Amino acid sequence: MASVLVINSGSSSFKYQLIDAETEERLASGLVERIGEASGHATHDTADGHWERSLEIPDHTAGFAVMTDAFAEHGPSLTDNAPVAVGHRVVHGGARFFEPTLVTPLVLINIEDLSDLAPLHNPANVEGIKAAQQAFPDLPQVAVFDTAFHQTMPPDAYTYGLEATTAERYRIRRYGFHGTSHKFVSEAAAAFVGRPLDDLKQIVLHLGNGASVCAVDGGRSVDTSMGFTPLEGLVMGTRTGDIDPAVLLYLQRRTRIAVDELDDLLNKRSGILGLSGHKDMRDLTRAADAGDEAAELALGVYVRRLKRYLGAYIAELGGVDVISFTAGVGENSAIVRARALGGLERLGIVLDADRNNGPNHGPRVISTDASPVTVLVVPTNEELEIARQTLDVVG
Ligand SMILES: Nc1ncnc2c1ncn2[C@@H]1O[C@H](COP(=O)(O)OP(=O)(O)O)[C@@H](O)[C@H]1O
Ligand SMILES: CC(=O)OP(=O)(O)O
Ligand SMILES: [Mg+2]
Repeated sequence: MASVLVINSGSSSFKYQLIDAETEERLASGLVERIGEASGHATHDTADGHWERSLEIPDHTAGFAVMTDAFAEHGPSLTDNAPVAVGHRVVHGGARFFEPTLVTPLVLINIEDLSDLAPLHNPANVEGIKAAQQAFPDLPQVAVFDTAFHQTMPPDAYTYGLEATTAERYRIRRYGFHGTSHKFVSEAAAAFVGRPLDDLKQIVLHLGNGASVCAVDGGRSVDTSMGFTPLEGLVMGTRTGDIDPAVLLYLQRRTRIAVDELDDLLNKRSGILGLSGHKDMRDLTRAADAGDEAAELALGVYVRRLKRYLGAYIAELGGVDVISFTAGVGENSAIVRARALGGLERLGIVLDADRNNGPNHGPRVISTDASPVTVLVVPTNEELEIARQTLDVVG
């Protein structure tokens, strides 16, 4: 049987899935994390069981060895289910990559060049590709870009109100991210409600560690909340989202803060973490429930920003048929969903409290039967989408 190996690399971790090329069945999945720390950790899941291992994992190459060891020890066999290609999530494709792309030495250099624009993501994606090339030298490697789905945004959605000559010279524009997820979820939502994708006005809320909203008109992304980098838009686990850029000028003038320090402040020390000390939504809602004021404020800020984008995109689309929640927070946090959509009955959005609090089992409706707008929870599957696009490239 032929399969596709999908890799989603982060700076100190990577997730993988082995997917059957024909049935799309997930044959195995795993997580290799705390790469470069004193003690690393790996998990491996198959139909037969779940395995965990703690050991030092100095770099991504070593991480790949841990993964291939897990396949050798616990299966499924990479010989019987030989991968025909490795598909990689690459976050920033800039203005160079609009489609899934076979990795050549030049493509890899171009992805590396884009690291400035996605410092949390692209360097890790490059590490993952290099490690995969070493581990599987005979297999084609395919890059699938988070930015690709948003290439359909019209110029008035991707252009900033920045002096045009400067914007052009430095190619400063909005790109948008999480496109693989927004594409997968908007297609899955249309299939689930049984209506043609072409006819639907949709809003997808991808709420994970990074979070973004996408307005999808007839299956095409027409606007999204992340911009030049994955920092714009929603308040996230550790990122500010939208902020008056004059704050950066002010801090720079007042404190002479170094650029890297500023980058760290905005990307890694802000968001709900910076407001409350909790970057995980489970911890934040627990603390807010227990009466922690900073946690309650952080939750309020997080939810209000969501609501602001929902309103904006309903206006941009001229109405909405389907709203879908996805990713770690979107799929699991009933409280975030209830607060984000609370009070929107006049916009035709009526949540059903029991459904919203019900158990997860694939795509499901959480609005009332009478609600003019259908609200869904749709589990994302970026890996499956990456596998499909990888197969398209390798034939
Ligand atoms: N049961 C849950 N309730 C609320 N939030 C959850 C739950 N499970 C996971 N999360 C949130 O999901 C986040 C991770 O989402 P995920 O989509 O896996 O992110 P990423 O792919 O960006 O790492 C966690 O930080 C956590 O806040
Ligand atoms: C683009 C982005 O923010 O990705 P993630 O949510 O995986 O951090
Ligand atoms: Mg994610």
